[in-house]
Amino acid sequence: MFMRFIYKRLSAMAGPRPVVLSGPSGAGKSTLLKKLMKEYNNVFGFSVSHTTRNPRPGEENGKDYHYVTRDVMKAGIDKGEFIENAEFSGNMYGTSKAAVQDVQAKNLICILDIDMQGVKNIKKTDLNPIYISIQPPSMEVLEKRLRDRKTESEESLQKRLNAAKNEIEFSKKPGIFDVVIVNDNLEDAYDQLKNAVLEEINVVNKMKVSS
Ligand SMILES: Nc1nc2c(ncn2[C@@H]2O[C@H](COP(=O)(O)OP(=O)(O)O)[C@@H](O)[C@H]2O)c(=O)[nH]1
Ligand SMILES: Nc1ncnc2c1ncn2[C@@H]1O[C@H](COP(=O)(O)OP(=O)(O)O)[C@@H](O)[C@H]1O
Repeated sequence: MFMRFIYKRLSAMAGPRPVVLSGPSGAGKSTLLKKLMKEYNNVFGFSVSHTTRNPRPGEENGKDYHYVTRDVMKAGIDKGEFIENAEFSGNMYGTSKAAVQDVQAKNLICILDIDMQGVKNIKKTDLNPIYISIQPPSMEVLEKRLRDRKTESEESLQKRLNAAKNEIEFSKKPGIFDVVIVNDNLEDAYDQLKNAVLEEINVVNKMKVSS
């Protein structure tokens, strides 16, 4: 317990702890993290992942993702440029070392939006993030939100719903997530998210005052 306290304080001196958001596709991770980044300007920084999936209308290369081919992604992985990578719904996704370093160099709270394979692999690193699971109120609500989002083909939607069952089960395992948030009412879920990261927001604000 004492060692954990010391470790946490040492990490805080080095900078704020990153935050991992995970949970089924359509649970509301992007919605919540965008809201957080908007309210706390210059406190959070998004870890921009690489993916082989196509950009959706409105998404920007370098901001939402780095959109790359499978060959480029594989070459980067072979060169050891990635902290973790996974195959999700027929596409590759991965967090590059640079994506996290870019945010941490600015002493901002690095937010990672990753699937459960990513969570398992990040647990093997020394990143020491706060693990937050975002869950839908039910499979029915999740399906409706994904359909209403109108970003997926029927095939992609079914793959995501299938993966969601595993993501939901994974969130129930003890000792994986620090906080599990059910995103039913958006404002309630957002309040819970803010509460979960409050300590790190204070770390960033204190660093700003003392620098
Ligand atoms: N392991 C891993 N998963 C990622 C990464 N980037 C995104 N994901 C996950 O990939 C899944 C699909 O993401 P995306 O295609 O943007 O769809 P959406 O979650 O429905 O908006 C989600 O569960 C994301 O959390 C990454 O770098 N690594
Ligand atoms: N609490 C909520 N109530 C109703 N709709 C929501 C809520 N949270 C998110 N949504 C909507 O559900 C869809 C999926 O949310 P999104 O943030 O894209 O999920 P994720 O990033 O986890 O895939 C979006 O169209 C979003 O506007």
